[in-house]
Amino acid sequence: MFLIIHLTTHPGHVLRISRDDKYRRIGRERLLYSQSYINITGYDHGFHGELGRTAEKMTFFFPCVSSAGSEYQVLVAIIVFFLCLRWLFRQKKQQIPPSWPLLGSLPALVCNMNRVLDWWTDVFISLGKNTFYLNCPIFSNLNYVVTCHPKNFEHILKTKADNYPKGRSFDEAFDVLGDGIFNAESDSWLAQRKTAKSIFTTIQFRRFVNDTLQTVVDEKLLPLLARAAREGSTLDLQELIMRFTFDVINITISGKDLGGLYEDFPSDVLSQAIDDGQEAILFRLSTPKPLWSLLRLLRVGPEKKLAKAWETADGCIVDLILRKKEQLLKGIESEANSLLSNHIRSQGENSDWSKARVMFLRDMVLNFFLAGRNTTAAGVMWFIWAVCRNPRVEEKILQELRLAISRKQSKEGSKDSSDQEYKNKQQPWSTFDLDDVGDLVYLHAAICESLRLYPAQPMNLKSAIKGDVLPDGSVVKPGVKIMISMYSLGRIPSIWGNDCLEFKPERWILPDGTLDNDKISKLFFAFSTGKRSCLGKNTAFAIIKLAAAAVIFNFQVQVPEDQPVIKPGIMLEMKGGLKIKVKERASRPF
Ligand code: HEM
Repeated sequence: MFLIIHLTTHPGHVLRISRDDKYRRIGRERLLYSQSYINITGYDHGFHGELGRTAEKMTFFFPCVSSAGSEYQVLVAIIVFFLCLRWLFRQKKQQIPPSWPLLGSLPALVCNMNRVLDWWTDVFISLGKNTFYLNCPIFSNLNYVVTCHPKNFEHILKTKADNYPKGRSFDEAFDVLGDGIFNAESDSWLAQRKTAKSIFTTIQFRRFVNDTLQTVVDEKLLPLLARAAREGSTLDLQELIMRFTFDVINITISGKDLGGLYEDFPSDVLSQAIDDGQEAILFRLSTPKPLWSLLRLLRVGPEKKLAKAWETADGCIVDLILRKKEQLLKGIESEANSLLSNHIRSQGENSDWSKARVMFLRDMVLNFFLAGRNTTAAGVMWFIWAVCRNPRVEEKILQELRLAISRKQSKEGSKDSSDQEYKNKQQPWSTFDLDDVGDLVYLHAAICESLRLYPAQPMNLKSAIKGDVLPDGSVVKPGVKIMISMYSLGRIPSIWGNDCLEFKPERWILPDGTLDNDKISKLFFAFSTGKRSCLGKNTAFAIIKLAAAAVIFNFQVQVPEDQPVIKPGIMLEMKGGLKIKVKERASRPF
C-alpha cells in the first residue's frame, strides 16, 4: 500500500494526493490517482503554467502505515504537500530553467532539444534576465552560462576576448577543421587572420567577388527562377540558395566552379559531405564526449558519417589544390584572384608544395568554405522570406532598387555610346552590381533586421580561462563554457520593445535617413565583434545584396503563410526547406 502524491499540469487539478494501490490513467495526462484523494485547485494561470511545467513528472510514493488509518495518512499527505509546494516555489523563484536533483536541467534541455534557441529565449524572458546558468550533470559536458546580454557580448568577444577562447570542447568537436583559422589560437591564428584580411580588403578581390556574383546570378540563378516561373513549378528556395552560395563561395575561395547550380541539379559530393559533417559536429556538441569518442572509435552512427565526409572533403579539396599547383607551374593560372591563389602567391616566388603545406592549404579552403557557404545561404534565404512576407518592406526595397537602376542608366547614358554595353545588351532581366547597391540605406537596414531576427549563425561558444564577473553581474567560474545566443538577443522585448518580433528595417535608420551606426555597433552581433569577428562580413553583405536584389526585383516570390520551423543545427536553416512559387514581375519600370 502506497500513498501517492502526483503533481500534474491538468487544468484545475494542480495537485492530487491519493491513497491506494490502484493507479489509473486519465485522458492524455499520465495521472496516477486512486479512489480517495485531495484535490487542491484555484491557482492562477501564470503560476500554473510555470509550476505545471516543473511539476509534470513529479510523483511521490509514501509507504502507508495501514489502510485503515486514513486521517493519519491525509495529515501526512498535507504536510508533505506543503513541503513540496515550498520546494516548488523556490524552484520557480530561483531556478528557471527547472533543475532536478542529480540531473539538473538536463531533462528540460532534452525536452527542448528540437527548439533550443526558442527555449533559451523563453527562459530569458521568464527570468527577466539576459543570462542564466544551465546546470547539467558533470558527465554530460553540457554545463553552460547562456547569455544574450549585449554588454556581455561586448565584454566576452571584445574587451576581455583573451579570457574567452573557443576552448577545448570546440577544438575537439571541430577537429575536422585541422589547423585552419577557426580552430587556431595565438600566433598561428594571427598569421592566418593577417593574410586573409590583407586579401579580403584588396580592390582586386572585391572586384573578383562582384564579377563572380554577377556571373552566377545572371547565368545560373535567374535562368533557373525564370524556368520555374514559366513552368509554374514549386521550388525549394533553401536548396536553390545553398547551391548558389556553394558556387559563389567555391569560385571565390578556390577559383573553380564545381557546378552546384547546373540546371539539372546534379548531386554534389563535396556539398553533401559538408552537410553530413555539420550534422555530426552538432551531435558532438550536444552529446557527452565519452559517448561520441566511443562511437568514433567504433566508427558507427554519426561518427561513421563524419569520417566518410572528412575523407570526401579532403579528396575534393586536395584535388583542387593540386590542379591549382599544375596551373601555376605551367603558367596558365585561371581565377588568379581567388583566395587560394592569393594565399599561394603570398609565399613569394618559390611556393612550398610539401605535404604539410598542401594540408595547411586544405585546412584554409575547408575553413573558409564552412565559414562562408551555409551562413551566407541562410542569410540570403531568410532575407528573401522575411521581405516577401512583408509587402510594405518589399515595396520600399523595390523603390530603392528602381532608383538605383535609373541612376545607373543615366550614368551609362552619359558615357560614349560605344561603352554602352549595359544599354545595348538586351537582358531579359535587371541585375545589379556592388556599385549600384552598395549605398542603398533601406536595403542595408533590411538585411540587418533580417539578421537580427534570423542570425545565420545563431550562437557562439566560448570558454572562460579565468573566473570573471560579466557586466550584468553574472559570475563566471574558471573553465566554464559560455553560450552566446545571438538568436535570443534579437527577441527580447526589454531590448527592442514589444514589437521585437516584427520585421522593421526602420529600426536601423536615423530620422535623417542615414544608417544608425551607433545602434549597429552596440546591438548588431550577427557577425560577432572584436578580434575574431567575421572576416567575410563585407563579402556576405555583398552576396545577400546582389542575390536578393536580383531575385526580388525580377520576380514575385510567393512564400508559404506558415512560420517555418527551425532545423536544430549550427546554422539557422529551415526544417523541410522553403517551398516557393515565382512569377516574373509584369513591369520593372526604369
Ligand atoms: C551571413 C553570413 C555570415 C555570417 C552570419 C557569419 C558569422 C560569423 C561569426 C558569428 C563569426 C565568429 C565565429 C566565432 O567567434 O567562433 C564568423 C567568423 C568567421 N567568418 Fe563569417 N559569417 C558569414 C559569412 C562569412 C563569409 C562569406 C566568409 C568568407 C568567405 C566568412 C569567414 C569567416 C571567418 C574566416 C571567420 C573566423 C574569423 C577568426 O576566427 O578570426 N564568414 N563569421
